[in-house]
Formats: sequence, C-alpha cells, structure tokens
Amino acid sequence: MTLSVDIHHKLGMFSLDAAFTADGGVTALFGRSGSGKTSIIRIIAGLTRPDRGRVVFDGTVLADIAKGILVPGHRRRFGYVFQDARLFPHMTVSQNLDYGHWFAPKPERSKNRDPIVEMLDIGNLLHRRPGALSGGEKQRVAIGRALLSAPRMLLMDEPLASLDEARKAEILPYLERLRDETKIPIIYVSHSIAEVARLASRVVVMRDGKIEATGLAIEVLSQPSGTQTFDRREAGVLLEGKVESASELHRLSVVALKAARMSVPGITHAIGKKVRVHIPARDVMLATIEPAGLSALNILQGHISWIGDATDGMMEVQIDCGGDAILSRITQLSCERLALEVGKSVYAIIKTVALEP
Ligand SMILES: Nc1ncnc2c1ncn2[C@@H]1O[C@H](COP(=O)(O)OP(=O)(O)OP(=O)(O)O)[C@@H](O)[C@H]1O
Repeated sequence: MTLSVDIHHKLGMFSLDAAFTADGGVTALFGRSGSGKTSIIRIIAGLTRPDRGRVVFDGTVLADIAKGILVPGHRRRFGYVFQDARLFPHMTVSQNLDYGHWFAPKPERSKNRDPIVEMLDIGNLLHRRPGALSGGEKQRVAIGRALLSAPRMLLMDEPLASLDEARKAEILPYLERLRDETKIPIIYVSHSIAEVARLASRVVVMRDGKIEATGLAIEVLSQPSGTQTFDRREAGVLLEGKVESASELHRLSVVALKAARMSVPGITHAIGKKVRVHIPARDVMLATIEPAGLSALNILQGHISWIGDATDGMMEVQIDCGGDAILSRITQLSCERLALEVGKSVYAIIKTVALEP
C-alpha cells in the first residue's frame, strides 16, 4: 500500500502545504494543536476538497484538482475514527456495528464479524447503548464499526485524546492488536509522543501547515529537540533492541540494544523478539562519576556527543553509549556544575524506560 499526498489548501488565514507518502503499518501525523493534522486527514478522507494537488492511493487517483478528479469520500473505502466516538446513541452496540458492516462491499459483508468483536473485546457490550459505555469502550466500538466497513485504510484522528490516562492505557493494547493482526494501513493523528512512539512505524511531523520532518519513527523521534519541533519537555529517544531474558519473579525483561543492556518493566514479549524502548529525556540524569546505592536499574556509561543550547534554564545533552544515543534533559546549572562538554565521559541514570511493542 502506498498513499501519496501532495496538496495545497487555504483555510482562512491558515495555509496548508503538505507532501508526503505513507506505506503499510502506522504512519503518525504528529504536531501541535493547529498545525493542520485534521485538515490533512479530512482531505485524505474526501471530506475536504483541496484547492490544489493530488491524493493517490495504491495507484488510484483519489484527487487531482488540475484534472478535475475528486473521488467522493464514501467511494474511497477508508474507515474514519474520530476523537469522540460518534456512535448512534439510539442504537445498540450491535446495531452500530451493523451500520459499519452495511458499508462493506457485498463480498466482504458476508465475512464474520466475530473476529473483530473478539479482537476489540466488545462481545459483552453488544446489547448496550452508547450512553451506558465508558469512553474507552465507546472508542473500541467506534473502531469496530470502522473495521466492519472493510476499509482499505483507517484514518484515526486523535482517537485517545478525549480519554483519561487510565482509559488510554486500557485501549492502547487494542490499537496494537489492530496494527499487528489486521495489517490495515493506519494514518494516526496525534500530538502525544508517547502514543506515536508506541504505535507508529513512520512519522510525519507538521508545523504551521507545513511538513517539518518525515521518516522512520525511531529516527524522527530520537532527534534532539534542538533540531526538531517537539515540545522540549517531550524530547526523548526510541531505540531498537531484542528481548534477551525475562524474570518472572521481578516482572522485568532485559533488552539488548546495540551495545547496552536495559532492564525494562514487564515480561510481555517472547525472548528474541525485536522491541523498541522509549526513554524520555526528562527521566535521564547524568553523573560524572559512577553512582552507587541508587534504585535506578539502568545506569549506562557513555560519552557526550552533543549539547544543545539552553532554553529557559534547561538543556539537552546527547550521550553515545556504544552506538545507542540517549538524550538527557537537565538544567543549565547542572550542566555548568558538572562542567559537561562534548567528549566527556558520563553515566546516564535512566529513571523510566517503557517497552514499546
Ligand atoms: N474552516 C476553517 N476556516 C478557517 N480556518 C480553519 C478552518 N478549519 C481549520 N482552520 C484553521 O486551520 C488550522 C489547522 O487546523 P487543524 O484542525 O487542521 O489543526 P490540527 O493540527 O488538527 O489541530 P488540533 O490538534 O487542535 O485538532 C488552525 O489554525 C485552524 O484554526
């Protein structure tokens, strides 16, 4: 699957100029509020006609304004999941799902809906109405409804944004199953680095209606914020490794990175499985001598490879730990006190590491 978008569109004072391609897996459209993410997804969905440009899906031209081509939204066969579930309140969950099914082309409609109901774990909700569901349950039903229309691609516009942290944590594993089991390509709009780090294979970073960066998630998300537009407080790195061992007793997995090894909470992955670990820069402290007597499990030795400029008294320091680059966000004062400079040997004390499937 390849989606290629090259469009220009004006919305009042706002000007959208975006060109990117997405292939299989999850492509995150990432950027601050007002950067133009929803406008792009509406153009892909066929809900907005761009002023100029083209949208092509797998060789089929969906929009080519110069040639007067504009395939209407309902013919594009894309599933759409919004921030709020937008279920029909007067219908039961089962009837909401039937509605999605009705949009599937006839040969696909005969397919059993049970696997989707099971994957999203909504079998026990089928007779309820949306008013009697939690926010997370509603979103699962909305995803089910979109999937039952047998979409060629799923467009998800901040599907977790209206949920609290607990509901987000509850629904993320379902999104992972969706990604891994259905293989339907997904365009996923989000302004949360944590969500993007967990779900996306590719990232398109937007700012003020323009594309600022695009590439593999592990590359784009690991760039220091001095060279990127991420909210500095959200800076961090995403590293690839393999599960080397797991301790049932301590509920910890050891992940081998390029050179370093890391203990990560959770034992949900098989030994040998390729995984990603996300390390927020704000959770990495630095020491110039080897620390002892700390509760932190991960203390890595390395050399400073980059130091960013100070902003509001905070700075980012990149540490090369044998080929694994880790980012630390510390105060300018600490940087001065420790006399940090490029090339200096340091220990990175990592407070939290999350395992991303
Ligand atoms: N119909 C419209 N008329 C004028 N301006 C609009 C219209 N729709 C959107 N905009 C403006 O276009 C810009 C991009 O909006 P858009 O919703 O695409 O951003 P976003 O990145 O999805 O933001 P958010 O994360 O807050 O949803 C915003 O500045 C918005 O105010």
